[in-house]
Amino acid sequence: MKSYSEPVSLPSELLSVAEMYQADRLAMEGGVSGATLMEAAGKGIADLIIDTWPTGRCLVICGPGNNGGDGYVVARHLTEAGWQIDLASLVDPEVLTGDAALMRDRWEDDILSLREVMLDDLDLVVDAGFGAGFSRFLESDISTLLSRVKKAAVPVVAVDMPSGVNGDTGAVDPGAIPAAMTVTFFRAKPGHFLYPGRSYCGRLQIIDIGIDVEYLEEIDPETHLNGPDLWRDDLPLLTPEIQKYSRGHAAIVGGGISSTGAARLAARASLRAGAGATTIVSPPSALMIYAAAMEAVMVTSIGEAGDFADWLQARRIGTVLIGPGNGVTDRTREFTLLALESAANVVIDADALTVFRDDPDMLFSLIREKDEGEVVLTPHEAEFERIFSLAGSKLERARTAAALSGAVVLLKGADTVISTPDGKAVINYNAPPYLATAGSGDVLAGLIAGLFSGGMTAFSAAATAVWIHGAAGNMLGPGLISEDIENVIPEILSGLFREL
Ligand SMILES: NC(=O)C1=CN([C@@H]2O[C@H](COP(=O)(O)OP(=O)(O)OC[C@H]3O[C@@H](n4cnc5c(N)ncnc54)[C@H](O)[C@@H]3O)[C@@H](O)[C@H]2O)[C@H](O)CC1
Ligand SMILES: [K+]
Repeated sequence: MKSYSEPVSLPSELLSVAEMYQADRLAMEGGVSGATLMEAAGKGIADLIIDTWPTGRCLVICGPGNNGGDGYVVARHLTEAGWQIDLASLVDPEVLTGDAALMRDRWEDDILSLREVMLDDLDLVVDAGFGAGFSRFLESDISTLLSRVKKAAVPVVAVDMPSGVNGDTGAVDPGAIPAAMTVTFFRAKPGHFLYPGRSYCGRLQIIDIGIDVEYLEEIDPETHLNGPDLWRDDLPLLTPEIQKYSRGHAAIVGGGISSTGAARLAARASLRAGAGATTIVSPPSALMIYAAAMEAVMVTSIGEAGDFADWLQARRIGTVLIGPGNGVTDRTREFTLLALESAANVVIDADALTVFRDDPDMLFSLIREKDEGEVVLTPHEAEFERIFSLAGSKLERARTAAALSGAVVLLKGADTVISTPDGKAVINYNAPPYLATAGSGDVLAGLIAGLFSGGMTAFSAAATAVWIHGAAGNMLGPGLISEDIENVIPEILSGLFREL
């Protein structure tokens, strides 16, 4: 079965284009010349190609900047290894400057213009058109060449980024074509993991070109790839003295009689994830349904908002999850406001987000003013749009939303992004499409509540929950329904604890 997770050995730091240029600069200040880096980049790609494909005929497409410079190096090393190379330049080669011009001069064979390119009998294409420096749009003659390559169905190896994919945002020019393999340098970039860019990269390879890892300390990257290395040490560890209430008591606000499933899924996930106790707060009319359906999960009936506030305090509730199946109602709104005024951590999902569509600022000011406890917002794209309506990449929008609201924002999708208000962000990459099913978001919200309740920070709880959710999706595969997810959580947690 196809797994949607990537090799765990990928380094977690993701560098923005600006941070990558900084790494470049630091390496050069440290005495490694630009030409040495470019030589290592091109040689590394050629070696990967030689390891992956049998010797054959390859077209190398070179652009106007240093990405093109890398292409000249790849072409030279493949020629030395016995490949037959056609090299085409997107621009008059005379316009190249710096290291790229140097590598062009070291290329002793012909340089074709776009019009001269023949695509018959090719075994491979190397796309060294544009990388980190891509901006604006692909001009029509370049798009035409790329579409001919796509039609010829020859595998493409992209240098750094497929031409037309933005390294910071994952935005894709309509003329871009998917690569079989993308080879990037030192560390991956957000655009390799944000859709649609991610689906253009094929297999991502990161190669060492001689930039010292110690520069990462100075760069202090703001974005990481989600994975256990980021939060394994924060997992709630059980000690012999522990008892259920010291593992935290989570409250899941339940919906009315016709929509009780969401809170039930969330409550089970909360217990599985490590809340010592979990109670569903039911409207009086639905109490019998919840009571009949739940075993370890407790149920309480609360009608009035004021009683909810008293109960949160009396039962020393550490974490409240509100929203799943709750309905866009006054009750949902009032209960959310009271949860925010309490000392508890709050996970705000689904209807509890939508209920603030007309006055999101009121929600945000309560979050920012909250004395005790942290807040996680877990919108999908449509819910996000209702309360934030921001432009930009998924990463930028999640960051801005977190800064604006004062909450940890988890913007869901195949490339879920989680950001703290001060801009620390992770991109998740292990979620398979099987998770796009009814109730899956309710389970995710419950997982966050359980981990939060067990003592993790908002950011760690959110990142851990998304990763566990993805791992469960991969384990279960096709046919997954949301009810299945809780059953594989113990196995996933055991794996994580074993690594501690
Ligand atoms: N960072 C490193 O450690 C190393 C990076 N290498 C390679 O260098 C590129 C980045 O090079 P740069 O010259 O900055 O950018 P590009 O080559 O991607 O493109 C810049 C070039 O293209 C022009 N341009 C941009 N967009 C367009 C467009 N839409 N249409 C036409 N022209 C466009 C722009 O004006 C410039 O002239 C990185 O990706 C790596 O591949 C190293 O060699 C190794 C070290
Ligand atoms: K490229």
